Amino acid sequence: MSAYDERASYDPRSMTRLSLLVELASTLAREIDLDAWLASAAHALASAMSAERASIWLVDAEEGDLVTRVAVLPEVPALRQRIGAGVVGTVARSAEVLRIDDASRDPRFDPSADRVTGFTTRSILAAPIREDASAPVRGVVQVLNASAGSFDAEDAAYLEVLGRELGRALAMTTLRPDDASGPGLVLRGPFNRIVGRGAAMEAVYERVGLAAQTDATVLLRGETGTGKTLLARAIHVNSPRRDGPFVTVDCTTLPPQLVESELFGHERGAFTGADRRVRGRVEMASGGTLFLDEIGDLPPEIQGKLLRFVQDRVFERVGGRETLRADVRLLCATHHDLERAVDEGRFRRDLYYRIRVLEIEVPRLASRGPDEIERLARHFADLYAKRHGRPEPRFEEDAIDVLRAHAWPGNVRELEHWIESALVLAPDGVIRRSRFPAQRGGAEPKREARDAVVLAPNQKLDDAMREYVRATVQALGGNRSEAARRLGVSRNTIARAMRG
Ligand SMILES: Nc1ncnc2c1ncn2[C@@H]1O[C@H](COP(=O)(O)OP(=O)(O)OP(=O)(O)O)[C@@H](O)[C@H]1O
Repeated sequence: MSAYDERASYDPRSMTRLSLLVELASTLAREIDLDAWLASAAHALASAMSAERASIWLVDAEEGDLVTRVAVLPEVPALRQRIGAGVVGTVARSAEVLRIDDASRDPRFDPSADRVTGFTTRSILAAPIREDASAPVRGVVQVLNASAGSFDAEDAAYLEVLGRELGRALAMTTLRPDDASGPGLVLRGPFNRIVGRGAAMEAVYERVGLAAQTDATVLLRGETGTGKTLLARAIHVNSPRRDGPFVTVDCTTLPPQLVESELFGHERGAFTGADRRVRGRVEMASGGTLFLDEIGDLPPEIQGKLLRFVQDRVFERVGGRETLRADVRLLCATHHDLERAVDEGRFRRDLYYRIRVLEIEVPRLASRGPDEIERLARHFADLYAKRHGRPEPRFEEDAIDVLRAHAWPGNVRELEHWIESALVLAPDGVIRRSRFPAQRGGAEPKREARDAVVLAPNQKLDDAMREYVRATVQALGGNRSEAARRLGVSRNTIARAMRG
């Protein structure tokens, strides 16, 4: 990436755009919640494109239409559009970028979505989502209302590249039959890449399968990085609520004063800065599942309000008088010793009993045995070799020995990071023990480590940057100096990208 960003600070717009490509590439491999990933991609995209809205539509092959996976507006359920009709339908069929400056005058624009959302579409830019020109169109990415009035050719070139990156990312999230395992549990959906068939996990799968059949509140327990979030998602996608939303709240990352409003929403004027009514996660999860991660960290003042919700499914928005109801299934996770927290008065006993209707204890990685560790290592090796454009991965023999013997205090997440870094450092795809981090063993790693991005040369990303530079030059009629100025990079950088 370095070749492209040497003078990038000159132009904040291209910086944002480049960093969005980086972000897409580095976050997807770890994200199993496709909707959450697409939502953050759309959000970042709207801001990078200086647009009012961004939406991502995916082809629903069964229905023969396109469906929004990212709610355009939180209040509105998924929108659908027939392939061939409307702007996104046209793009899905033609597989070509479409730019419209004034929607009201364009016959391809279908105003029915605006009627549902209450939004007024003016300018539109839409690009197909597919990894390359020979691949099938997987969806359409669309941005609406350029702050400059209309989108330009450079915007179009960028969105086209981004559509390809999204296509690559989606192509990688396809389930391989080998990954879904566990007796009695058929994992639905392509986004639950759960690996493991050892005896230790069998009990877990059995409970996950049973939990999925009911609406019972579940408490997933286990050390950090053992896969609690992944399993919560599996319960949701295997449950009758699978077509409803799966909404996560991480109780550790929120400052206590915001937790209540995050969970239950707030009314306009509820506190300084609350200039409009905001729905909480509970409302967003209506009809689906709410996953409360690290419930042990929930501030005491909110525990009572949560208890009321758990018991009666009723709540009030912050600053609101109206009592509201939400049809939500609750899943909770914790790595804390909740019994101790109850004894020490940090966690309400009544809430504790309410949330542990069904408990699932997720075992530490080391206790699942060396074969399971190796299986996971090989799974991550395949995954990240594809992601980073490495050849078919191979393990040096003693690298496998080290992995099988390590204590894995950070569990599956730690193993995943080891394999990813080793592969990034191995253009030949050979995973060597010398590339593993110095092994300290012992203490549980800090939770923050989960978001660490491995910064290293990333071939795919370089390709994407190169395509972006080329597309920009092309959009500017071959004018390299102008492209260099717009992208905030040197002419040499442009020349290198055109050669590379
Ligand atoms: N059995 C598995 N198969 C494939 N990937 C797994 C498995 N278990 C965990 N992972 C991966 O390991 C990482 C950590 O898993 P996850 O986030 O679900 O752990 P967690 O227990 O929720 O951690 P924390 O308590 O820190 O939130 C994720 O990238 C997840 O996809």
